[in-house]
This record gives sequence, structure tokens and C-alpha cells, in this order.
Amino acid sequence: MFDAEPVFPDRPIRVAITGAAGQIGYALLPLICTGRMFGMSQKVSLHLLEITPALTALSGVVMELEDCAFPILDSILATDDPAECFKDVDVAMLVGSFPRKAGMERKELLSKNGAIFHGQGEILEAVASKDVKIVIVGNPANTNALILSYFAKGIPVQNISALTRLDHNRTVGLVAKKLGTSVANVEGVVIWGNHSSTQYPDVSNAKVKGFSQSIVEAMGGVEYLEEAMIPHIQGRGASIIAARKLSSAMSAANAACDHVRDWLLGSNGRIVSMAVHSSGEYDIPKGIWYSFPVQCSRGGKFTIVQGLNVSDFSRARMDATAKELTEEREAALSLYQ
Ligand SMILES: NC(=O)C1=CN([C@@H]2O[C@H](COP(=O)(O)OP(=O)(O)OC[C@H]3O[C@@H](n4cnc5c(N)ncnc54)[C@H](O)[C@@H]3O)[C@@H](O)[C@H]2O)C=CC1
Ligand SMILES: O=C([O-])CC(=O)C(=O)O
Repeated sequence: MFDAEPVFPDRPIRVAITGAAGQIGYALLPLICTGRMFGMSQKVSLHLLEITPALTALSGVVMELEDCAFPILDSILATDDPAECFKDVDVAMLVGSFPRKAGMERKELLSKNGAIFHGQGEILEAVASKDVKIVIVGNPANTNALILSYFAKGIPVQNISALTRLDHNRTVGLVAKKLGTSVANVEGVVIWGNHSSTQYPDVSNAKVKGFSQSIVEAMGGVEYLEEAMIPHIQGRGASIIAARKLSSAMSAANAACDHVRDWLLGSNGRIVSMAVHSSGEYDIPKGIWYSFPVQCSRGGKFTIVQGLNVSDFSRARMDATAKELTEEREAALSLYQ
């Protein structure tokens, strides 16, 4: 457990979690309530949303939360009404949606899940604080963020993000394993682009304590990246589905917790990856939600880290994943225009 100065010393922080009775919800709730997200000095008020048929399952989750007697858990609201759930929340973690099955790409979920983020965008626009910080976990996460923003124009684009921290953590884990070091020694990994099989996990700017040479060379050169590391990270979600017959939940919840903690409390100078609105940084098309290297400062601010070295190898991959996101944007917006 860690402690931190509370974001709101005088009141609980209100956190909405959609799909709270699902796999990720079940893994995420204990992380929040044991202080892994906001520290042990911040009281938390949970606003849990489920679809009506899952309300009984949600009531069981609520019973378990009560039975945990978490000292920082102040109150729980469980509802199937998104307007009630989102009213006055400080953070909205939008998990509730359908996971893919083996053999599917995440973008195949667009027609089914896009409608959820359309509806929730309109409701957030109507009832949420303009300061709310929103993270979209449900897939296809980047384009769901774009859809949500399209229907919630009063919420600043900087307050809407999508989760690529899982890919980031996967890459940190892989680098540490390959180099035989601790994950704590790995810094400067970047996930560029889409949370999909076109994402570009980039270690070319990474630094690892104890290694003075280039990390690309230490890892086995460009050939290793191209043939092993990049496909490994791009396909990790599918590998987990193949093995578990269910998509990642523990690691997804852990990543969502890291994402919100760093966004709200600051990343202490570390580079982390978040899918955020592109204003054309690194010549990425404007208006898509693209995963960039960011540094977060306390209070829910982040800046995209500028000036990282971009080789031709990186450029081609950054552009390929941007192209996919541009196509997803066209497919999504064609439903609404
Ligand atoms: N961005 C990322 O890194 C990751 C994203 N995911 C995605 O997260 C999503 C959730 O995954 P799981 O928890 O494993 O799925 P799950 O099926 O176990 O749980 C989803 C829950 O959402 C609920 N739900 C469906 N529609 C809803 C709505 N309109 N409002 C509120 N709740 C609703 C369902 O009743 C269900 O309880 C999926 O789209 C999955 O692909 C999963 C892993 C990583
Ligand atoms: O692969 C999936 O469908 C679930 C997911 O997003 C991940 O594990 O990264």
C-alpha cells in the first residue's frame, strides 16, 4: 500500500465504474478500495453501473465490498441508470462493454460497443462535471474515446483518455525479463497508437539502470524487435484469450489503476503511455485518440513528451497504427453523420 496526499482532503473522491460486475470490475474494485489508486488517506465513494440484467450480480459484488470492511470506502451507489451513476463524479472508468472472443480483432467490437459510448457520452455531457476525468477501457478503446468525445463536446478533450497502460506495462515486463533486471529499472518505454494489433511498442528511447548500451542492442537488435518483441506485445491480449478463454482482467484492472493514479497524483517525471487526443504531435493526424508518451502532474494534468528520437523504423510503425485509427474514425463517424 502507498500513501499520498489526498486529492480531496475534505471529502471522498467519487469514482464511477461501469461494467462493475464484470471481470475487470471485480479485479479493479479491491485495488481502489485498498488505496492502490489514491492512497490510504483518500476516502472513496463508488458509483457502480451495470445493465439491468446484471444488477443481481452487482448486488453480490456490493455485499462483498461491504464484507471487506475497507477503511477508506465511504459509500457505494449501485445502479442501472447512467445519469445517476455519472452525476458529480470526479473520475469515470468506462469498462462496461463486450469483450472480444478468440479469433476477433478488437475493432470488430465497434458496432456493438460504439453504441454504448455514444449513449454514455450524451449522458456525461448532460450530468457530469466538466472537470471529470474519463478513462475508456472498453474496446476498441481509442475509437470509443473518440465517439464519446463527439457526443460530449462540453467535456474538454484533455479529460478523455483511453487505456494503453496495459500494453505499456506488458512492454516494461518483457524488457525486464529479457534483460534479467527488475521492472523498477526500466524507464522510457512508449506505446504509440492504437490499443490493437497495429500498436507500436517502442524501446528505442528506453533506459535501463545498469545498461549503458542502447536497449535495442541489449535486447537483441532490430531483428529481435521486429520478429519477437513487437508481435509479442501486439498479440498479448489474444494470447491471454487463447489460454484463459477469457480476456485479461487482473492485468487490465491493474493497468487501469496505474493509469488513473498517475493521471490524478502525477507520474513523478516518469514517462507513461496514455491514448489521448492528438493535436498533431509527432505529425500524427489531429483529432484521433492516439497513445503517446506522457508525463502527468498532480491534479489530472498531462503533457505529451516532445522531442523523442523517431527513427525510420519507428516512423513507419507510428504511421501504420495512425492509419488504422483514422480508418476506425471514419467507420465510427459514418454511423452518426
Ligand atoms: N483497454 C484495455 O487494455 C483492455 C480492454 N478490455 C475491454 O474491457 C471491456 C470489459 O471487459 P471484461 O470486464 O472482461 O468484460 P465482462 O464481460 O466480464 O464485463 C463487462 C461488464 O460490462 C457490463 N455492461 C455491458 N454493457 C454495459 C453498459 N451499457 N453499461 C454498463 N455496463 C455494461 C456487462 O453486464 C458486464 O458485467 C471489454 O470491452 C474488453 O475488451 C479488456 C482488457 C484490456
Ligand atoms: O485483447 C483483448 O481483447 C483484451 C485486451 O484489450 C487486452 O488484453 O489487451
